[in-house]
Amino acid sequence: MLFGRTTLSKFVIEQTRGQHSEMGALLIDVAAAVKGISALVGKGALSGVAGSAAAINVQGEEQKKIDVLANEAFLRHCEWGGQLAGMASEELEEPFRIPDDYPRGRYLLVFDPLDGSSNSDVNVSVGSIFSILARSTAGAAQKPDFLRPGHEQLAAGYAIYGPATMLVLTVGTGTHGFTLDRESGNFILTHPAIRIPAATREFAINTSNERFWEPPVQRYVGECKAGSSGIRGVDFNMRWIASMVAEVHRILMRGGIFMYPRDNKDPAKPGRLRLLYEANPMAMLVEQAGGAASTGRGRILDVVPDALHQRLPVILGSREEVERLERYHHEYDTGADRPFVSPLFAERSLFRD
Ligand SMILES: O=P(O)(O)OC[C@H]1O[C@](O)(COP(=O)(O)O)[C@@H](O)[C@@H]1O
Repeated sequence: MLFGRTTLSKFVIEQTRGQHSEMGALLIDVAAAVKGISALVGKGALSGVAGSAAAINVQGEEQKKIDVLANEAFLRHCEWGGQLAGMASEELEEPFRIPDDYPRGRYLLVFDPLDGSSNSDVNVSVGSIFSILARSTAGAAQKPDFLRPGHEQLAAGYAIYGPATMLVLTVGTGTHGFTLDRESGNFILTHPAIRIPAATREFAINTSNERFWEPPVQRYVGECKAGSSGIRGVDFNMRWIASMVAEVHRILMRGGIFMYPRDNKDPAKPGRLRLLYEANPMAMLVEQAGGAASTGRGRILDVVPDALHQRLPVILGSREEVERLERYHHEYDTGADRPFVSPLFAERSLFRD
């Protein structure tokens, strides 16, 4: 029986009443965009939009038709309501200007319309990520207006299009999960006040990049892989879905640590993930759930952006493990760590002896 349960609309109206009631209206428009994308993604090959759009986006990546449509869904659902001064999308090189025939407001919407879209071809969970900032004036937003540190975000969230579609949201009062009831079309509050356990034995990283990682990350992952035979003394499990939304969702549900670290593959790109569209919203959601989010050398939410599409290393999840990685970076940077020997290799040499 779903009547009487808290819908997303009721939740945001209650949570944003007063100073930020217009943000509540904007969040309801974001939810409408997300429902449209969910319907499209859920059709799979039947949607007729599989494959490439024959275009390259601002990230130099091949754009899929579904990326283009998801981007359109956000723009069209959110441009008209009068709450926004502008939008910035991972798919667009420059900020989107609210058309002159619509009223403008004081909020900024930043989004990645379809993260991990290459997974949609193989029927693996994908998602949309968004965040909201405010500015003091309500004219058309310019690029510098978006370059605010993540701790100024007023709201952040993601939608995950998996077996169920969920919208996970924070407006600065904890992190809360809503499940789409496909029959009524409502998002229903099913996961109030999500908490990430401080300790975990599950890590997520793309280990095919291991040779490119910095030593503190090699040290940490080496120790996890050595498990009960190494200095951690416990066995760890590993996961890699290659879809950040799905990885963060798993961490919010049961703990864990997710890493996309700096590597030396391409010195021009300090990490793969984008500060504004991916790292900041996820960092706010994770912190609001009691977890931590770091570059390895500082809190993600304190990074002051210098470009719209800036990338950075991302380490987030269970607090104790994120703090351990920060300590390993500090020890490495200050020369205080012992010479690094992978515990895996140490183990093997024991066997040789
Ligand atoms: O190819 P890899 O190293 O597995 O990368 C996976 C990562 O790339 C992403 O898919 C982001 O890529 P896009 O922004 O290009 O969709 C993340 O969701 C995920 O964590």
